[in-house]
Amino acid sequence: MKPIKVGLLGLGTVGTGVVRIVEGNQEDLSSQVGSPIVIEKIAVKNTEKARNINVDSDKLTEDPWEVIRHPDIDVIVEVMGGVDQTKEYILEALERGKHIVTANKDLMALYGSEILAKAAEKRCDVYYEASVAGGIPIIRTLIEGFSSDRITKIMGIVNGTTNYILTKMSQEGVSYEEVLKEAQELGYAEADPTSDVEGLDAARKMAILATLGFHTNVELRDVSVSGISSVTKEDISYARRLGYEMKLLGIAERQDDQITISVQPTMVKKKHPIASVNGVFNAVYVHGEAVGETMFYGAGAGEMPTATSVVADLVSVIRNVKLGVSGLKAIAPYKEKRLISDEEIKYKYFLLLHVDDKAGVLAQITQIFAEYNVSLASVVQQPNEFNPDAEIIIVTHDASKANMEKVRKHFESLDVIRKVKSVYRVEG
Ligand SMILES: NC(=O)C1=CN([C@@H]2O[C@H](COP(=O)(O)OP(=O)(O)OC[C@H]3O[C@@H](n4cnc5c(N)ncnc54)[C@H](OP(=O)(O)O)[C@@H]3O)[C@@H](O)[C@H]2O)C=CC1
Ligand SMILES: N[C@@H](CC=O)C(=O)O
Ligand code: NA
Repeated sequence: MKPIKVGLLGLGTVGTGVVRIVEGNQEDLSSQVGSPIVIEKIAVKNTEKARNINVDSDKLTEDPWEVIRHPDIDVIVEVMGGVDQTKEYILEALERGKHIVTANKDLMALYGSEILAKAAEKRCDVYYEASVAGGIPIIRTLIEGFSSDRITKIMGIVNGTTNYILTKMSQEGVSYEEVLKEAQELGYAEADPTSDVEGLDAARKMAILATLGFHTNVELRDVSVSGISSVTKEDISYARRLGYEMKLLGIAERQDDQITISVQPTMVKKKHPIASVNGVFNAVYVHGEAVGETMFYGAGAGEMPTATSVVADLVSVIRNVKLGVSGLKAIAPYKEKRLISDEEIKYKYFLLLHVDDKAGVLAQITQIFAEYNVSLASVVQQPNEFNPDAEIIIVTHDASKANMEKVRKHFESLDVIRKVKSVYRVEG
């Protein structure tokens, strides 16, 4: 049987896992696809670097073009990262009729439509399961499993690094900086972890999921984003006392034919299944009109879980080649995009205010909520342990995002409010 030759771009955390699985599971894999799978050439930044896997040094190159232009390579597996230059490699590989497997959400969120269009033109496959929620087969699930339904909500913990950080801060009271360092050492964080902690990585993943779930072209700029860098141990402790867990949630919702997509630290009711997703684990909750509630859980990052998805994509690509159906699976978004305005988006909110401890303050606060038509579910005032202010903890009923922004601005201009300490979305 003629082997299928694969070119690998990158031999870092994920690339190493890919080599381990392709070599370690070769017998099973070749039985499933009907040919041996050979990793023919591997591009790395530095061929001299010490690696924790043995690869034939002849296979390594510092020139990705050598892999892309290699005449015998049928499939390119891109686990190198990067956006603009990487896009050039991918487009050229497609131009040459090579199929693509990538774990690169940055690339797919920014240039997915261009890459998929090129793939369709060239009758090539582009698979990108590992780009969202590492080891969870959520992209397949949205494309195939939900093709018959109309999805109303996709809610995800889709960044392992931040979930790891929030879990450790919550369960062990460890500081933010300490846990971030640990997540980097474990290979979960991006090369620049700012994109993890500021929510950009999750936003890119949510743009990919929402595009697939709502059949419309969701771009990164459509996702409203805030990260976890300002979440304190104090916020987490308040959340827990009130029966919530703090999670960085990506939420894509559809109301009739309008959608909204956001990523933000969110207080999730402890009884919601997504509240108990801890550590580097990810979960994606999907609600469909017909199916109701579903949830998919697993490791969202790390060498072997991510490589599992990459190699499963490789198997799909090779099967398609054998069946002669390459390039036929991509379904271009077919719905017009209509985003819900901030006036129409309604959530529950948690607010923590530090205020002067004197008569009439609470009355002023509730008056402002009333002015902007925000109804309150609970208000608790308590002395502040550390200074003479009082703390007021408020949970609202559903309130429009635009009105809550006006409330926050008004509070910030009020003398009796020393500080608007925190404002979080509440889910469940
Ligand atoms: N880590 C994870 O858990 C997950 C990662 N991903 C995505 O997978 C991709 C890879 O991530 P990860 O494995 O963590 O990244 P790493 O930084 O661990 O590895 C990157 C690899 O690419 C090589 N490389 C980087 N730039 C170049 C270049 N210009 N030319 C040639 N080789 C280059 C590096 O070479 P060298 O070894 O010589 O430095 C390294 O082998 C990224 O897109 C990431 O977002 C997706 C899901 C999970
Ligand atoms: N940095 C990412 C890696 C997977 O996409 C994460 O932490 O989830
Ligand atoms: Na996945």
